[in-house]
Amino acid sequence: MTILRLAIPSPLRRLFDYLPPAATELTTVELGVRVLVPFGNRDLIGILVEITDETQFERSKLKRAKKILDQQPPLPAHLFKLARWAASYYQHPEGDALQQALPVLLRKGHACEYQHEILWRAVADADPNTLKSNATRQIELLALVNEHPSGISLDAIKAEGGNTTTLRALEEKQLVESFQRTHPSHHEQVLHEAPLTLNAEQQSALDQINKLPGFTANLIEGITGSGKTEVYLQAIEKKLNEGKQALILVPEIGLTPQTVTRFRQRFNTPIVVLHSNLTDRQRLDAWLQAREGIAKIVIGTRSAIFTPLKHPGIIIIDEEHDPSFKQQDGFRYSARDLAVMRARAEETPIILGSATPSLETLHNAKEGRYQWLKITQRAGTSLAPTFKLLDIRQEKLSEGLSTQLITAMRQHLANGTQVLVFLNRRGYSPTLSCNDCGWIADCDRCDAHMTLHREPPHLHCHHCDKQHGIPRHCPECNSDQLQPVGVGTERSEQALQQLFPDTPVIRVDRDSTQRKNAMHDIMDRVNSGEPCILVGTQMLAKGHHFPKVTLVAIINADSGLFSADFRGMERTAQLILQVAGRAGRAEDPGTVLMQTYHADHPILQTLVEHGYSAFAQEELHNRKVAQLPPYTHYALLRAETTTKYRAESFLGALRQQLEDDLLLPEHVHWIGPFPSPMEKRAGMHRAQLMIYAENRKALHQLLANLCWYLEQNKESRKVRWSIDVDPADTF
Ligand SMILES: Nc1ncnc2c1ncn2[C@@H]1O[C@H](COP(=O)(O)OP(=O)(O)OP(=O)(O)O)[C@@H](O)[C@H]1O
Ligand SMILES: [Zn+2]
Repeated sequence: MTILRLAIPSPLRRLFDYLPPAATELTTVELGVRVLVPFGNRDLIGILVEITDETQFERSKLKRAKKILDQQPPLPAHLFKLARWAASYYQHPEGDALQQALPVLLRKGHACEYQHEILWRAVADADPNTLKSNATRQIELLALVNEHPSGISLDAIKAEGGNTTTLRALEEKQLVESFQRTHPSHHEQVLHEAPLTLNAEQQSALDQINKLPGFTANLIEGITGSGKTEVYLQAIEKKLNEGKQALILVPEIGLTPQTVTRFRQRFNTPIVVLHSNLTDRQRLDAWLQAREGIAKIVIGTRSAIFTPLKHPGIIIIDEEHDPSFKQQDGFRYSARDLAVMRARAEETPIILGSATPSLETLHNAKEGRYQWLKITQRAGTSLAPTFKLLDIRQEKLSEGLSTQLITAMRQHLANGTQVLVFLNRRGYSPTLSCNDCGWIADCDRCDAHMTLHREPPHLHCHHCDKQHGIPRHCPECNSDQLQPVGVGTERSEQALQQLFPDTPVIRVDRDSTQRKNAMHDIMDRVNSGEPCILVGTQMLAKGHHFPKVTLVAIINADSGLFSADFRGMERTAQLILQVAGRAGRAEDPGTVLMQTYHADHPILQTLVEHGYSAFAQEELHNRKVAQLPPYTHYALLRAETTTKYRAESFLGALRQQLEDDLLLPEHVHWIGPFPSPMEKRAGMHRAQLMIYAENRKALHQLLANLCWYLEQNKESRKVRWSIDVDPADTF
């Protein structure tokens, strides 16, 4: 008897057996197809992972599947395999992982078929004179259709004021006809505009990438503004000319509209962009266009890693160091790491690009697993910016700004250029405090202060999103001496407006960019070139090209230096250099001023004097000594409960149990359990156990045991637990 083994979206780490739907010809059924099955008291869609004739369940109790939904699996075999592998590697239930690899509408059972667009055109020998002279609408619509000999869509017709009734009338008179839009499989002319002439370093990087056929992993470590994007574009061009497709992953599309624009300007081939504003239908269409080979270029964020390509040609991960490539909840996969596996399976090159590569990637390059391509000079005629540390220990600051900084800003603005002020705190000020008794506005659900916002006025916890009004009197002593403490972007914006009343101040943070196209509008304003001051958070660090910015001011360079997380230093260095990299990208040279209370801090010194590479070498050495990634493999077991200490004692008992049962493979080490750095968040008390090993296999063997234990264990149902393999942070 044949049995279908399915991965079904459920929190359980196991597969489910079903009998095939009645009268199914199983010889034609392929693994990876979607199957509709009864599950509990509802219907669910599972993915077929195995056809077998063995089951550990009583056969008479097996239910029958209702329907096989696909002729062909939505994901090609190698992506299906990759998603399954990722589920097991990241210790995530397979059914859920496989679902996440599919667009939402496919998860809901929609057909996995590309619907060709319907266009309208005039019938070849249509005679407009057959229309009555008073049929103005029909005459106008026919004229419109005539203007589009290669066809016009109904949407476009409606946008021009036409309607379906008039169109149908013309169709009946055999003046217009509809047809399916076809897409050329090959584009003779892939370029819209000529590529730039590469400089020697860019050319050598491109040559290396193109040298070998098949899979190669390439790190382009190119300083900010060195023209990495131009190398990507030319590597893609080669693949397009071979009739192949390109997949480009970027951290956040909304933040960098310029990148997409550059692709559109360069290429004459269909491009789809998978961004978060798409409707489910649009997303599925884009996904299908990629799968059918219609879209030649696919640009997307993390989840686009599972987009199938008919003719895979190249994968590019831009800003590969960006933490957003790692999903932070649920299926905690790293799109960057999966991309390397995918390229290997598809036998294509992959480019990981960054000015500040992650230490993992640098380590891989050092070990010779990746080709290490360096671009050390800025492209064109622009020069790398000069850095200066501003020691503010003895300084009296005005709203966070030192006199030296203000003077420098004045000079740059007077020269007609722009200034960027970086401050990694949104809101008006990080908290509100009572001058009389020292009370501080804390979040009662988190171990954190509430941030004071003025637009609109409220207190906001940035960790659990709790918001409430601003008290007039201190809740402790009833004093009315409540004071904002510290400076956030709103406050900085206000202070800058007062200091520079004749210069526009543009704030860029999560609050000021909520509106659709907000980032676009900001870019337009900045790129008009008028002197202005940009003040904002790390959003300003993301790959923007602001030709007129000559001064970058980092208000608090120290903020990440003393992080509890082992990646804290790496992230700080990346952030500082990425923000700094916005200075002096065109003719005018750039300056970076960093305010610090720790001007003699060795990390800051290294960064400023020797740059990121030198910093990274030192930091890699520190990681090696401390037995931290990338020299060991890490996983984090997190637990949270509503009762204090419960999560910690749960993890402690679990560790004890595993040790007693000798389920601990050799060379796997534990640290903890201990309370998470932010012990209480959103009302939950949190603890964690760090597990690490030099040998990945040993670690994974333990993790598999651990999951099994956790799923059996009754106690574990009373806590919320999760496993994070290769965690992006340890908070
Ligand atoms: N070979 C070249 N000749 C002239 N200009 C170039 C060349 N290559 C790139 N540029 C220009 O240099 C500028 C910076 O390039 P680009 O944005 O590609 O740098 P990047 O390395 O991707 O930067 P970042 O990492 O800071 O985002 C762009 O305006 C680009 O058009
Ligand atoms: Zn909170």
